[in-house]
Amino acid sequence: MPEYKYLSGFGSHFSSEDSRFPNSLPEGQNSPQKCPYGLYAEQLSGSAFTAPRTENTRSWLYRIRPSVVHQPFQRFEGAAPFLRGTGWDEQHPNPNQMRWNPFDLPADGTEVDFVGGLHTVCGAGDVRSRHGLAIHVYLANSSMKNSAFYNSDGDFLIVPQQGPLDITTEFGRLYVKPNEICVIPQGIRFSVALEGPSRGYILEVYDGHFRLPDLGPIGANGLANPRDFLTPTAHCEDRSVEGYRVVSKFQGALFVARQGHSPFDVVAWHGNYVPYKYDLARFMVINSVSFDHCDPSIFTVLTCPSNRPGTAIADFVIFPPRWSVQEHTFRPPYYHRNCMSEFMGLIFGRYEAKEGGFLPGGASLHSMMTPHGPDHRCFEGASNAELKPERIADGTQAFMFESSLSMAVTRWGEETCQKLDARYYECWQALEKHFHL
Ligand SMILES: O=C(O)Cc1cc(O)ccc1O
Ligand SMILES: [Fe+2]
Repeated sequence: MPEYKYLSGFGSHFSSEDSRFPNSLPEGQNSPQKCPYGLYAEQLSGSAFTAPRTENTRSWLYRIRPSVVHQPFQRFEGAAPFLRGTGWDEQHPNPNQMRWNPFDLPADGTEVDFVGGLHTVCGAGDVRSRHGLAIHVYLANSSMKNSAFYNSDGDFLIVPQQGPLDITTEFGRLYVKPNEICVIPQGIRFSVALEGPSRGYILEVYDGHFRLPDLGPIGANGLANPRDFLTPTAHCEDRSVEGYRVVSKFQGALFVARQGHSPFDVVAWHGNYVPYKYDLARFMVINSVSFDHCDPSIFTVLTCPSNRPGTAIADFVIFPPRWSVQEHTFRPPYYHRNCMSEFMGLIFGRYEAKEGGFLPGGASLHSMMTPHGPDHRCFEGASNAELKPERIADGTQAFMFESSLSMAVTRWGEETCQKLDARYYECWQALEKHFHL
């Protein structure tokens, strides 16, 4: 495992210099007439220049060449045939409970990298008006070679499920293992190296950036603590490469621009617009210690808010290992119908509300107002269990992308992947009438 150095904190104003180039970060100003070491200064904006201070994000990169030194962008058709970003009308709307068996990794003998392996499962909204989200899975088996990717349309929250991701970014390097997540904000270039067949989930948001949820009466500490978020440190590669490919997802389509050098030529940087990773094992769980089942918002790691108070474009929620102690309570999730859409995935283990059928590397989607809840076996078991303090979900990490938008499923998600479990509805059919006088 590579020993990369990180900076700790969330939303902080960081500074970093590649240690091989001391004093490469200009002191006291952003745009000196000549930068140290003959570097170019480049600003990367993550918000409108005039956004309020609490939301204003930007970073300054000091690099060997400015990013503009590239050949024109050309369409990169066929590079990721199952990636979608706009126009969600491929399929007829379908309100059914959906569950997918684990998505297939690329077949032996085919080489698929992180970008080629992007498959869109569902989404809503529009990349041009910068409102909406998309949920992808990546199914890949080879490293990106002399190519970098950036997303012009929004931020990626990446949840590896199988295989670590060794990610080189303009800000430095991140090694992200299953049970860790990372966020690569809009526009930041990155390249993903793999150690073998790799699978994971991606939540893409078009509206704005992820932030930590407010804590309200919890107080100043708890849930995902800011210091556990890790941002890379500057690491520069001065590499000439004939035909290096910079791939952009722009308005939902892929483009490629060739250039003669690696884009990871940043010697120093400072700012608060950065990629970061987070270890889900660090999540401090808050829950009921008396009775009843709390809403899953208590497990929110990160949220991308909408303009409506308390209503997210998307929340990233986890169901981490914890103690369950509630008295005279049906402890698993309640039956419910939600005005939000719930996409779930499983990193490892098994989810408490579903005894079978929901497997690591698979997924489920319970759309707006579609009823769902514990399956028959879970209901009968939990209704009759002795309510002693119990560890739940040890060795498990399920998660949910919950959105206030109503998502459409892509053709790949509903048909081509052939993973949709047509018998999912059966898990509730045996729920009996227990009504008695
Ligand atoms: O549907 C699900 O399994 C997710 C979920 C979990 C929970 O504890 C409460 C509500 C909810 O939607
Ligand atoms: Fe739910």
